[in-house]
Amino acid sequence: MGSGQTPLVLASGSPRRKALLEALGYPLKVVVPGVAEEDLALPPQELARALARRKGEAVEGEWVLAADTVVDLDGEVLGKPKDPEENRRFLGRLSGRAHLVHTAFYLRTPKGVVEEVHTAKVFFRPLSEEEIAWYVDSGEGLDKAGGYGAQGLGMALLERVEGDFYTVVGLPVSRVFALLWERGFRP
Ligand SMILES: Cc1cn([C@H]2C[C@H](O)[C@@H](COP(=O)(O)OP(=O)(O)OP(=O)(O)O)O2)c(=O)[nH]c1=O
Repeated sequence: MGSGQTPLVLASGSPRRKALLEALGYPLKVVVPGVAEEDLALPPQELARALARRKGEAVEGEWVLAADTVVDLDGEVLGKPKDPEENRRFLGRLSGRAHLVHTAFYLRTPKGVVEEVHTAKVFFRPLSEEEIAWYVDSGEGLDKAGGYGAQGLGMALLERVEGDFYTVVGLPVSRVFALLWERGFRP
């Protein structure tokens, strides 16, 4: 069918998701969904799924993509830190150990809706107080789930990632690309 000029509507205010999809060459229209994110008491994976769906269902369009990223430390959700002090505490807890990052997406196409949750495991190396202070002072972690960005200065904090790196950054791009491709939406 070919996408022609039809844009992919990105139901997300995340600059990371936008940059990833633009890098692939999709015609994009960003519509930031005004949905509440904090009022669901669900296990981490289900929370990600429910929030991605909420965002996607809040936005009109033929081709719509929404996503949500949740950092899961032993079943506890670490959201976006509300201030530098909370960012410092989050990083102290992530230091020297592994956690999970779940990214759910909701993809609506003319052939129907696909919803998936992808999970990657992130290993932080042991961090000193000074290193944590350096990172928090950068401000980079404040708008990010768990309080860090693996694609930015946060790369200095990680030992390794098991699974898809882009799931950590906020969108399992290769999987989304494959789904769009098979449904005829191509960059
Ligand atoms: C763990 C991690 C998260 N993040 C980001 C991705 C997401 O933007 C954010 C998680 O919050 P989300 O609620 O998933 O997304 P958002 O609030 O940025 O945008 P919207 O709700 O409009 O879709 O954290 C990184 O950029 N790098 C990382 O390594």
